[in-house]
Amino acid sequence: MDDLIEFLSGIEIFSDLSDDWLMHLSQASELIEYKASEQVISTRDLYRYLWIVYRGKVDISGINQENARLFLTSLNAGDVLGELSVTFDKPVIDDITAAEDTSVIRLPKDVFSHVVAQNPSTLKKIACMATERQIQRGQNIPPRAGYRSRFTDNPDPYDLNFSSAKKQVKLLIINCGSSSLKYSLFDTSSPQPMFEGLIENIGAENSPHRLKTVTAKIQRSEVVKDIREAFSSMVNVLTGKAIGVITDFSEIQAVGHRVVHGGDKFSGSAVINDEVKDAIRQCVALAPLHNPYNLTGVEVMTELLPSAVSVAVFDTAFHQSMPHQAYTYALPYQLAEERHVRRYGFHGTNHHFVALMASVFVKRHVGNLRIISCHLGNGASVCAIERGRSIDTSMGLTPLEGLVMGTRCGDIDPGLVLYLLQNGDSADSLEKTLNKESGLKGTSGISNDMREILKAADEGNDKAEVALRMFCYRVRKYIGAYLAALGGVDILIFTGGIGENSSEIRARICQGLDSFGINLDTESNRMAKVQRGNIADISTEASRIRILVVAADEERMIAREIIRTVDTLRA
Ligand SMILES: Nc1ncnc2c1ncn2[C@@H]1O[C@H](COP(=O)(O)OP(=O)(O)O)[C@@H](O)[C@H]1O
Ligand SMILES: CC(=O)OP(=O)(O)O
Ligand SMILES: [Mg+2]
Repeated sequence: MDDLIEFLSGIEIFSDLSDDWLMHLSQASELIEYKASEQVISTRDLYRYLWIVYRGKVDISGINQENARLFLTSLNAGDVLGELSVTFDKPVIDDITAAEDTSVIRLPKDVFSHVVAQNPSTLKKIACMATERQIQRGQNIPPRAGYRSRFTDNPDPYDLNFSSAKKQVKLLIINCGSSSLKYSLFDTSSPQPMFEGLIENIGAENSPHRLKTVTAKIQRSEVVKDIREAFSSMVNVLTGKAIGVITDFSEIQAVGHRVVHGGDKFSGSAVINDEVKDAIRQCVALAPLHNPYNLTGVEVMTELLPSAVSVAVFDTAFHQSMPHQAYTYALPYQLAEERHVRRYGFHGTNHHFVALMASVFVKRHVGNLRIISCHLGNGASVCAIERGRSIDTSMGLTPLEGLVMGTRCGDIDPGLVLYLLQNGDSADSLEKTLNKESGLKGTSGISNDMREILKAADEGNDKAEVALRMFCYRVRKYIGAYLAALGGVDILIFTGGIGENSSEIRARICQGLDSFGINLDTESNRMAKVQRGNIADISTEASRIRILVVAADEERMIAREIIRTVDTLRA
């Protein structure tokens, strides 16, 4: 506290304040940590806080008339941000991003306004500072090329190949589901995993265990009684003589967990401790199909590798940048606030990953791009990404909203839920109907597997054809909505099992979108085959919007997140 008071007293605009006022400011201050390249304030942020750089450095950038991002200046410890917006109730006009690992003090508007109202000299100092900044801003044009060259000169600008890892380390990535365990082992000397495994149908009579090393692909038939046995089986194969790649399990220094729901507590990844575990537990009701099992994975791994550091990477974190109008449901304000009812969004780790991959592919900084990402797997969602940040997404409070999915219904009239509840259905049975018996499976009466639906439709099955049309029409509607939300788009991405593998679905979705600048190249679409790490461009040369197929790779993104989150692993 004393340190903070001393720090604040050294800030020019506060230099006339008495010790009591400084104490008042320090008590209301919140210290927030940002990793390099994380956004501190976006142009969309409203005038709610004053920010002061405490440690590190931030870059300020703006958008010029040609819609390109321009680096304007950097601010260092002691510099103040957002002073005009908080004083005059105007939105922030520049984007502010951490240039390195940075701590920023955040001061609520009401506290700041009170101090200014009682201390007129502070207002005068703000006006002087703002004038100086405007002069400097004028002198800075044409802008320095820093923003651009830092991107183009770097072969791994987003760390997707683990370039920032300090030393060679082994990282285990865990995605623990209700009846499946998916795991990957990485060594940071290579972006490709050393080992990948998937155990399915845990608890059934037979649980297939698929294994993949750099040179071999094997499927074993196992009897796996419960999730603990699944973890034992994983340890055995990883360290076993047959195809094992490590001699001792303790060679693994860090573990990354996919956690589906992080509520509104996490806008980035987090080193797991008791507090983080509690937060994951609190979100169980919001993601009953995912969070309880993610938590079991965390607990079993802590027992198996007590000395390894573990990191939670949340599906929801990437979407925390959505503005109010996108994440708020039009419900009574108090209810929404007290019950944390809002749009959270999911699949964020992969939406973020494919946006970064696409940016490297087109050789343009993600900060200059507007992207629509369609993640079409068993669960499916669309995301509008403006200059690297999610501004809207189709999944909501839970992963049930939005697209038609394998077994989930997606968007429906909330009145329909009330109607069924008031006419005989229980909440439990309805949960099962909407989550497990709807979507492609429910409407076709055939399967949740898109391959089977396509085959049946091809053979003339009407219900399968209707299911297909509904699926594609819903995706197309969201693309249209996000074209409007973004005010124009540079890249449309298809990812996930369906998005990557089905040229027919991609063609059906893009049908009729030519006038919006989405021109699919029939031949490239048909021939597109992507594997992790590569990308197919399936648009015609004339297409205003590049249409890309990008293989999903949540595991690699989680490994990257571990390195960025754990200080001791980063150079
Ligand atoms: N060649 C293909 N054509 C159409 N759909 C496919 C193809 N290969 C996989 N899929 C579909 O991908 C979906 C699974 O996607 P995936 O992203 O692996 O799922 P999950 O959400 O479980 O990770 C299934 O519906 C499957 O039918
Ligand atoms: C959140 C979600 O729907 O995840 P998945 O696609 O893995 O089911
Ligand atoms: Mg998936």
